[in-house]
Amino acid sequence: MKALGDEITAAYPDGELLVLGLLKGSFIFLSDLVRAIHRPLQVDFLVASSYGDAMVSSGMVRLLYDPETQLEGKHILLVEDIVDSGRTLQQLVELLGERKPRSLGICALLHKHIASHLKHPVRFVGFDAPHEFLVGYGLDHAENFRHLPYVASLQ
Ligand SMILES: O=P(O)(O)OC[C@H]1O[C@H](OP(=O)(O)OP(=O)(O)O)[C@H](O)[C@@H]1O
Ligand code: HPA
Ligand SMILES: [Mg+2]
Repeated sequence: MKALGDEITAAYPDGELLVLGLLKGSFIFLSDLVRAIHRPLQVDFLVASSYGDAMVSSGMVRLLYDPETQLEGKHILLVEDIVDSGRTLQQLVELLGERKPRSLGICALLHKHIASHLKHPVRFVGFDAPHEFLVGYGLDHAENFRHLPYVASLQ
């Protein structure tokens, strides 16, 4: 976490930084990550869901909470727990891009590298992940296992 925090700190030498956590999955990662970033920042959240109880994406990303914080002119760092099919990111990047941020960066704890066609690359990655369904440290299966203090595979 220190290395990722230092990388992010160095990447944003000036301007306002808004760290936007994508719930629910990012809640534990985000709380560790912001404590490893050593520059002023604000925190807000988006709530989106596409998996429900399944292990494959429904393809429909539902936005359940949209932040009221002004995004225009700020560096936005969107924080994801995991990038899998890339659909969630693709849809959110389009939506957030319309709000004229100064920059839009993506940070993910885990990246499965399935989505080779991602229009917006993930700039900050914690770990490359296997092509298995992972749970723990915020990640769920049917809302269970989020509390585990480690990441585990259900395969
Ligand atoms: O790259 P993708 O295939 O789009 O998958 C990644 C997204 O799917 C999961 O969210 P989910 O819909 O399970 O909601 P949750 O965060 O509330 O668990 C995960 O937290 C990511 O946000
Ligand atoms: O591997 C996963 N685990 C939990 N949630 C997910 N959402 C996309 N991929 C995953
Ligand atoms: Mg989920």
